Amino acid sequence: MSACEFESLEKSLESHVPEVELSEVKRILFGKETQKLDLPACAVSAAAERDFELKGYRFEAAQEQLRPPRRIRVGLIQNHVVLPTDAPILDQVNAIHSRIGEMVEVAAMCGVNIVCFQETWTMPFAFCTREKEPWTEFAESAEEGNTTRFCQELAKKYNMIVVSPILEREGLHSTLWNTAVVISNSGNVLGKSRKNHIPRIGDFNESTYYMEGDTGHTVFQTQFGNIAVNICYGRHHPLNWFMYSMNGAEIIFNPSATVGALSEPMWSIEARNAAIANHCFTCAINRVGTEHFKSEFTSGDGRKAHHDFGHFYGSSYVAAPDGSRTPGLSRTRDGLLVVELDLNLNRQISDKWSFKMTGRYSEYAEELTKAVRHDFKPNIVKE
Ligand SMILES: NC(=O)NCCC(=O)O
Repeated sequence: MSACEFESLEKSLESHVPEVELSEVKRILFGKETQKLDLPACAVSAAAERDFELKGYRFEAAQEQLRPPRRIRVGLIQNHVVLPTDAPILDQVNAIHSRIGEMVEVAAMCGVNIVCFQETWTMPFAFCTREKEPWTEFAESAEEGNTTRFCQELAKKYNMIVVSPILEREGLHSTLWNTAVVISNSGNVLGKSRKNHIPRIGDFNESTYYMEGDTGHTVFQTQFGNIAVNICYGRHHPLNWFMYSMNGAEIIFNPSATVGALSEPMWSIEARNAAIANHCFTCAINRVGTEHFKSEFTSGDGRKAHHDFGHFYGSSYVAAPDGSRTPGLSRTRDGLLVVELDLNLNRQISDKWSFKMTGRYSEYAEELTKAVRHDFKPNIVKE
């Protein structure tokens, strides 16, 4: 069976692990079981008609005496590109807009408050090609671009916060960035968060296109909690998650584009570990499918030139601060994952494990300050 035919780890476990052992296997692998969320029949039938997977789960928190629950719903969307990568640019963008529009409509039926799309969701992940044209033509203004206007309409219509990761073209000098635009449920652009770690691995030749982001570790205060966006490659950097959390993020979204051969064994660990380590929720979103490019490109590893990146394996999921996680979406299909979370769980787990209290931050800061200097002498004892 090829990587793009394997549907999901959870399905495989359910088919092959004996019934009496399954719940224990799942508890050890995935943490406390997340309850299924009842989704409205209209949403279930719309998703089936529109041919995408719809899953819903709920993370519980304890009832507190002094604070009411802070329950909100997030929606994670993963999707294939709709048209071939050599179709006219505007047709490609419009086709993806209309696909996402119909998925967001279902998210609204499910009561989603914050929706997040995959990394550079309006385009194929063409950075493997190293060609500037036509791919840079997908770049748009974060404030004024068509995609932002489209998302503003969605946000207003559905009273939903939209996290829209795009290829951004900025200002007088046409600087390109990989940027998540955060649109408030009022329809206003609340701000943007730029990808701050750029991969230089395999076919991920993104440094050819845009620079390391300059927006720091911004957190957006919204009606539905404090949110932050750690774009794709940032998830390999524990301090990146940490800094968003230090700035008060209660939910950190990780819109991504990554392929099976490269990162799949790390996928289920990294965002989940970040949720545990930082007492927050994390939402990992990956695109899905195999994208073919007209021109061949090489990977610089001796392999023959080829026309695709390999399989983007989807598997989007949400992780909670208690170490539990939802099952992932499919590895092969478009999907919407709706997850209800009670933000009170963050402080409850913080009170239990207290990592923010036990962390020796001033000590790390002092040692790090030394470690980044050219005259740094590592603290190693030798015989
Ligand atoms: N989009 C992106 O940064 N991908 C890099 C590969 C990975 O982080 O798995």
